[in-house]
Amino acid sequence: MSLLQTATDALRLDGVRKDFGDRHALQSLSLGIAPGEVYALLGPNGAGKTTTLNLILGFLDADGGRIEVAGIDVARDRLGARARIAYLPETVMLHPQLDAIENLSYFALLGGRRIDGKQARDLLTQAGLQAEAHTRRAGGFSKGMRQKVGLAIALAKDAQLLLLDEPTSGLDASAANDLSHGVRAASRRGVAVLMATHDLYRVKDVAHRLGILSAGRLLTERRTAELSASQIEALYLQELDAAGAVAA
Ligand SMILES: Nc1ncnc2c1ncn2[C@@H]1O[C@H](COP(=O)(O)OP(=O)(O)OP(=O)(O)O)[C@@H](O)[C@H]1O
Repeated sequence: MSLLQTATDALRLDGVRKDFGDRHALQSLSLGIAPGEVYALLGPNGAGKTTTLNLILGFLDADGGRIEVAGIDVARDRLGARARIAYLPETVMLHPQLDAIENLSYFALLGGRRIDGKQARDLLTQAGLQAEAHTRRAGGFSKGMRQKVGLAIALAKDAQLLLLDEPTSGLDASAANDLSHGVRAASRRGVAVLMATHDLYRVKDVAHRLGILSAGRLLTERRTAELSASQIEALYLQELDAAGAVAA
């Protein structure tokens, strides 16, 4: 282990395999994410990004390899691992009759945490939701507003690992920018973030590192500080081309 590595990564995958029948969805995937690090997992449709998230969450069982969340082996203690994870799905479902604060308080309570009005407002603000929307019914919310409440719900859990599945898909530039701020705020609090995304443009802004996945294999990993946004796009296209995959 290098001196720069932390003793316990927030997430570690070692040689993880997953097959669906004779389709190899993941082939020996290994990666690690340190506390406070934001990692963007890029890849075309069918690359294995959602499968990776489902394995980490314990919704699927791996056919080989090992997954650890904050040092907990997911295969041995699925619920213990899941308790340390906050998950923001691509589509956030909220109670349409409840306002943003009530939704947040309700879902936080379901997750075992009671939060008061001030904490709810602070979390919603951190997640980028404007104050005037805090007391509006969620039934009228745009996708971007629902994503922000979803991020606040995830932050309320005080987890060590935040998983995001296509967090900016279908969001306009301003909503995507707000969400990126929320993710960076979580990272500054020491939360590790794994973000599956097609949004190459955001990666430079949000992530410290990126990995390019294609047909269940990690083709390359890079630090985003070493690359410009256009170099990230060029790298992505070049790696997929070399692997014989189609960019999406
Ligand atoms: N439940 C399943 N049964 C059979 N095959 C599956 C199942 N889930 C995923 N796959 C296959 O596994 C591979 C990886 O799919 P996955 O959904 O993880 O990709 P992805 O990178 O998330 O794609 P997208 O960007 O389209 O969401 C694909 O070939 C997919 O068809």
